[in-house]
Amino acid sequence: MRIARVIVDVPSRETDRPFDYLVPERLAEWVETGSRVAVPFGGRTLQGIVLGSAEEAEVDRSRLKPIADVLDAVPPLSEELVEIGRWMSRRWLCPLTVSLQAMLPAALKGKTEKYISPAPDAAWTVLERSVYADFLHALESGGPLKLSQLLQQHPERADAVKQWLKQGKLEERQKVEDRLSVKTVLTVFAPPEAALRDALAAIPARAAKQRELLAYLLEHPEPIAQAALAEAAGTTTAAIRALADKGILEVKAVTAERDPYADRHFAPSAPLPLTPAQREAFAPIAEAVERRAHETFLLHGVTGSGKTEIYLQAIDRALSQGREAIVLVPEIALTPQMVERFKSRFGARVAVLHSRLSNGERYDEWRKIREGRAQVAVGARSAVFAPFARLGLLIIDEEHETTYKQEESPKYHARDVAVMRGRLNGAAVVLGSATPSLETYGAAIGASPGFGDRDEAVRPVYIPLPERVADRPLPRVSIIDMREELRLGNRAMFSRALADALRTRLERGEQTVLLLNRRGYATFVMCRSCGFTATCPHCDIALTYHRGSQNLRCHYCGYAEREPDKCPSCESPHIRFFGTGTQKVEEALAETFPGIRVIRMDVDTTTEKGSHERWLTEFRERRADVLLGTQMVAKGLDFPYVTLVGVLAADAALRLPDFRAAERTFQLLTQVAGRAGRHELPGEVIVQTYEPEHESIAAVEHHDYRGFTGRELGHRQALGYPPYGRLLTLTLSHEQVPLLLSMGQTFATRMRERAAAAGVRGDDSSSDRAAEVLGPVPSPIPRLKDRYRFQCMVKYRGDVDARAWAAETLKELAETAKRHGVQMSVDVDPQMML
Ligand SMILES: Nc1ncnc2c1ncn2[C@@H]1O[C@H](COP(=O)(O)OP(=O)(O)OP(=O)(O)O)[C@@H](O)[C@H]1O
Ligand SMILES: [Zn+2]
Repeated sequence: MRIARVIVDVPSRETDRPFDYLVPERLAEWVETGSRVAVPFGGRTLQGIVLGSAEEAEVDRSRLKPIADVLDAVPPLSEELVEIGRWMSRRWLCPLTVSLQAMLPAALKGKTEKYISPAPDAAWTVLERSVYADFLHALESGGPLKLSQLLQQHPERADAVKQWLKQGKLEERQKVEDRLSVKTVLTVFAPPEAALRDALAAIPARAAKQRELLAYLLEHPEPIAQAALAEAAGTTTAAIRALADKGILEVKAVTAERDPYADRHFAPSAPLPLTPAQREAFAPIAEAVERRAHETFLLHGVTGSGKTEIYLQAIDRALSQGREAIVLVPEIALTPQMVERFKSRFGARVAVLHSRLSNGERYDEWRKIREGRAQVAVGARSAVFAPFARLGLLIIDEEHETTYKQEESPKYHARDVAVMRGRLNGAAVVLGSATPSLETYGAAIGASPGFGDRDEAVRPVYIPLPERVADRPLPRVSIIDMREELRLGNRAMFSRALADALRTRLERGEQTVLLLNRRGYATFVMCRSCGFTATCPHCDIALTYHRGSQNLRCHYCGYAEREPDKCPSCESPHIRFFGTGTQKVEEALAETFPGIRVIRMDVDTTTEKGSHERWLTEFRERRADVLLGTQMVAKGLDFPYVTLVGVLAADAALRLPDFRAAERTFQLLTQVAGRAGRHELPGEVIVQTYEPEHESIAAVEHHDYRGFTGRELGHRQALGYPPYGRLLTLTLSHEQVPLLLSMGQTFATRMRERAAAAGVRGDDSSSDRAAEVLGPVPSPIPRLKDRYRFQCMVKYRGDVDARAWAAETLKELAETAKRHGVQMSVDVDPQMML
């Protein structure tokens, strides 16, 4: 019997190694690398992934247990993805099962279910029988009962069930079950044409509906959903039923593929003739795709320069070679236009993957890819794991976006994963942006070290695209100093310039996008008498005021309390809501411009599935004058009548304690400015700020990416921040502070010892062999859900392998952490410092 190496789904550092299992003969042909299996583990049955097989076991063969079951007909992970998983675990220091599970669609994250059934020879007392009666029948007639369901229906039976299990009167069996729900659709099957004609002749004229139906089926004989048929033939389901009862038609429940875009029509689009600039940018990418060579490109094209058309044509190249492509977009729900452009060009060959789909829909889209029925995957971050077998091209649009870094374990960056998949597949990788991240840009122009891992640093080929298509100018940008407005007596939310510009747009029937930069500018509550601010009692962060429900809510844990009418601290009635929420802006717009039609897009108006898309369609159809929103209106929109972009509170995020605050501000402003004047009508941008002289804001006026970036790279280099130095943070959390401090100190001490042992300097951050260990200090969010949080940060340079030290140190601390219930979470190359 063969032996399989299995990684069991227990996400802890202690069990983070493969375990050997016997492969029973009956399963032999199904167990491959990447198979999902159910295995016995520590008295339970758990899901695992097969990493490979071996002839000889690492322990005594007689002690091995057999694999209980194989869970899929086709292994959900290819050998390549298993390889990617191993690499991710080394790269971001996480257990292997965590990396592997991240690649599976949620529907395949099997859960262990317990079933109970009566032991065949159990002797029941009369009393037990009476207690047992209500599920005895179910057990004896219907086989095993799901324990979780039973306890949900009869919680009062929990103790009895436990006892009978102990006594052996009930038997327990475990099974790994997927969270799949299969959808079926009633489908009508017509008989062959001759039989259909005979039937039609036999139906009396007064049964007009039935006759129409058969006539329709003569024209359209393919199987069709009952509801769709009734609608298409202009009849009723009753008529269909009647014909089915006569045995003329067959109506069967058929497993349906859930297509989230089934009810959408995408007008086909043909490739546009590329402009000379586009052609020049396209050539090296197409050439790499044709050579089947792995190469990474940075396509740095200003907003509206036609990057998307280049992506489309590059994909076309890959497809014509029988290869496949992945396109990542920051957040698909926010960029329905992107999906539309890919669907229009490639139709049913496109699978779409994102978090707004139901588990079932996502699973079906994923299967289209795994089974070779789709060749293009468009999706958010995790679509980088699309299980293609012949990958030829990977594209990351808006490559600078923070959403490409996952904030939970595995804390991977999709950009690095894309490059690694490109390497393993001989595929081209295109990183596109109007505002590339400093990591990518610095590496591409040779100003900073390559991004990615230390020993596999990436230097993309730099492809600039500095002009918009068809000689359209970039919009004119004006920076408005709001302090000046105040001095001139304007206390309104809108500067005179913005108000005038808005009015002109209303007169001309043109449209405006208004961005309220709300990050770090939450609507918090403050007492103007004593300075009290309302914070969450569990998380130490400010509560946010929600006008709809009139309560204060914590965005981290969901805690809510009623809106106060006086200060809880000093009882003053002068407690008020600070900050400008989108709702307030909406009210101000209505006051200033009576009759104005505003669409507001923020977390409150977009919780419903498909809501983004509806709002954007409404706006595109010019049923509104203004699209007002938070960050979500800044990306990817391409509307011909938008000629004005206004930014309120441009500087709101500048003071956040994050060294990337300036970079993020510049990117956001440049992106939103790029929504204006993308078609025939020229665009204008008005940026309101209290800090007009700040580099990140001033540079937007002249679309000066290069100037801003040059200066910012200088600051980063001086301080040893990425892309020059690297960071690694460890966050520890527990209910008690002293324990956290002592564990944090141990971590810091061990790390310093390891640095010293490696001959690395800990003081001089300008040296190429330097590593600095900072902390432990309270985290930026010092308490979350009643747990205190402390962090250590390691800043290191060049060829210093601080990650390996961290891995060793974490292993040493694992036992203590487990004993005391301290959570340790490590982030390699963190993107968010908050
Ligand atoms: N070769 C071309 N000929 C004519 N029009 C084009 C061509 N390429 C692109 N366009 C049009 O120019 C506009 C901008 O192009 P596109 O949206 O691809 O730019 P982008 O660089 O992806 O923009 P952004 O980064 O700002 O989202 C679109 O309306 C697009 O249809
Ligand atoms: Zn909270």
